[in-house]
Amino acid sequence: MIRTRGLSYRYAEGSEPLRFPDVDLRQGGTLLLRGRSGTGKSTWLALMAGLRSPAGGDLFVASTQLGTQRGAEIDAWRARCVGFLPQKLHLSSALTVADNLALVYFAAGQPRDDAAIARALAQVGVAELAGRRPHQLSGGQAQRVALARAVLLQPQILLADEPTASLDDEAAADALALLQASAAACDASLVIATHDQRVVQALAAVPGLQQLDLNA
Ligand SMILES: Nc1ncnc2c1ncn2[C@@H]1O[C@H](COP(=O)(O)OP(=O)(O)OP(=O)(O)O)[C@@H](O)[C@H]1O
Repeated sequence: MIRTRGLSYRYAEGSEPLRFPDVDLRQGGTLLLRGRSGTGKSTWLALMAGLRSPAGGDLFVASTQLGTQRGAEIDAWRARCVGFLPQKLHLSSALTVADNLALVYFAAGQPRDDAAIARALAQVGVAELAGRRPHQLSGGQAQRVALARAVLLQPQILLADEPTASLDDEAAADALALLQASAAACDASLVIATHDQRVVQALAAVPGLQQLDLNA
């Protein structure tokens, strides 16, 4: 779940804050986050992931009120509760695909589970790529690996930042379907930030779809 009230964020002391409309997203629900470039989509996602702290307002994510926790505490919470598919995938080039996923256990303070890593890769159709390094993957394969990493610990929230940018129509439809299936498999709430009309149209069919439009 996500619940925000009067949420704002300020990049620099004394600057005009970004202000965000209130949101109530139930567990398992889908939220479409819309807005032109620069309206604050990535900032809003970073707030939900506890990567940035609000300047004002109340923010509850996965039943936790965010904003007061310290570094290590928020890092462990994020590793357990939030799956994040960022625009830049941040796969470590020095590590194999499987080892990139294993970093999730390190961040969460949990023992590595190789069977779960293999299952997560299989779920997104890239089981055979476990031993490769990121530079040996196509863009679409790398995104699948990042999605497997995001859902490895069965997060309560799955956040995706422009997941179809630079994909052709067929790959975009596949990526969207995979995101939805991955969220459904762990009953996670799914948030997709996009200005891709293909995604907006495809998600229009989702029952109970919620929208947060930052253009307003
Ligand atoms: N590190 C930063 N320091 C100062 N201002 C920033 C910083 N990052 C973003 N901003 C500003 O905050 C606003 C929101 O940026 P944000 O990246 O969240 O928008 P966005 O909707 O995700 O854009 P895009 O679709 O282009 O990725 C913009 O005006 C941007 O210039």
